[in-house]
Amino acid sequence: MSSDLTTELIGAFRWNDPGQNFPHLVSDLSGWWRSPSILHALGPALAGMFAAEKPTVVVAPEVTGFIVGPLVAIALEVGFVEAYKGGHSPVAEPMTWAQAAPDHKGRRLSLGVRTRQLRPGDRALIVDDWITTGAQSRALGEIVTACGAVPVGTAAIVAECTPDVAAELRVRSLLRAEQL
Ligand SMILES: O=P(O)(O)OC[C@H]1O[C@H](OP(=O)(O)OP(=O)(O)O)[C@H](O)[C@@H]1O
Ligand SMILES: Nc1ncnc2[nH]cnc12
Repeated sequence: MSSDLTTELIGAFRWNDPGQNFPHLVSDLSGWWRSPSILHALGPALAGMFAAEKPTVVVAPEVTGFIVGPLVAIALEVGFVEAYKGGHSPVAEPMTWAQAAPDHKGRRLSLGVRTRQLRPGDRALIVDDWITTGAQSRALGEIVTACGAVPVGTAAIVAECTPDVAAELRVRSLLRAEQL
């Protein structure tokens, strides 16, 4: 990745204090989406880390994955499949679901993808903004496999996971959380 993009990502990122006895700072990624040069460079930078694996589709979870995933899909010249988090209005067609382990907020989310959008033989690149426990990415890998497709790895802007999780999920990232 170009050092320009690293520098821009670090400069446009904020840790915010929500106050009201909230116990920790929260990440504010809005500066990344507001920057034309970051928005322009992100897709090619993330796609470039996995181009050799020849993905045929990008899968990413709501809600921030719906920003980052299509940028990567455009750069790879492949399509995009959205993964929904359960608990809101049902999607009115057959879905493949997986329950995630507790994530970075302690939630056990159900993640679901429209089954017809992942095909046997697809090589699916999972894309997300940030990987901490890896729970959501792992659940997406299970869905991809259940649909007969192959997960080729996880491309993230920020990795905050252990080396074991990074190896298991084949996480490649532009930044480590310690840089922010
Ligand atoms: O590695 P994990 O512990 O699974 O955490 C990573 C996930 O958490 C965030 O989503 P979150 O639902 O918190 O926020 P968002 O809906 O704003 O994307 C992030 O976008 C990843 O999807
Ligand atoms: N957006 C995010 N996703 C996952 N883990 C985080 N830790 C801090 N911000 C995060």
